[in-house]
Amino acid sequence: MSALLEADAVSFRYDPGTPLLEGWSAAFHPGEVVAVTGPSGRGKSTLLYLLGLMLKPREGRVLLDGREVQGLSDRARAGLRAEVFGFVFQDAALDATRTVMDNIVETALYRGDDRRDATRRADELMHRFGVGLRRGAKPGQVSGGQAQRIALCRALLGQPRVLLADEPTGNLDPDSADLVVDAFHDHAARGGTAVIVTHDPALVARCHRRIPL
Ligand SMILES: Nc1ncnc2c1ncn2[C@@H]1O[C@H](COP(=O)(O)OP(=O)(O)OP(=O)(O)O)[C@@H](O)[C@H]1O
Repeated sequence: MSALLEADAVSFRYDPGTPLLEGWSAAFHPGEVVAVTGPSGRGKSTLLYLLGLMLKPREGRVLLDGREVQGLSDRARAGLRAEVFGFVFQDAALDATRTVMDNIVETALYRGDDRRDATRRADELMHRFGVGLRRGAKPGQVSGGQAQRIALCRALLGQPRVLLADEPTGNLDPDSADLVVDAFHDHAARGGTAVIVTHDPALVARCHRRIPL
């Protein structure tokens, strides 16, 4: 099966900074839940930014459906990010000035979805992940574990083909973490790919394979 997302001989370092990736290659296929592990500071989050088209490799290529993406304009890359990727960042990256609901539906609305429909689907996702919040709640009023699940709802709402998640179970109790991992597997079963950075052995054990950095 051809890869959905691929890194081909990718090298990267921040400027200034020591090299984080040197000639690094990996392929991610539809139907896979892949764990990326490694010591703190090795560059795991950076790898997600490269795979998610937020950073460009200094050398090498990132390919989506076999097509190189680094030559695309910033606007085209932003369009692809919204269309193809769902991100669950380590710090949830919620906009504190807007309601939780507005945070969740933002990308879907950017893509042109109907607000009422997006809100209904967001409610379903929040219910599924046990995030019961009053209407109008702001990110500053939720716990770290709730913020992580809110970020996951936002990522899933867009039905992305690729889910990129950075320590998505870091603040969660085991039952909530299990629900989140189930969601990654549902996503993969529908033909998506999930790439998950994690230090959590229970999560690694439930992935199809592990890539150590
Ligand atoms: N924007 C940046 N500019 C310069 N250096 C950066 C930047 N972001 C991260 N770094 C550095 O790059 C290295 C890798 O960071 P990264 O967050 O990718 O590692 P990580 O493996 O995800 O770590 P952790 O497991 O602690 O989250 C670190 O030394 C970090 O300080």
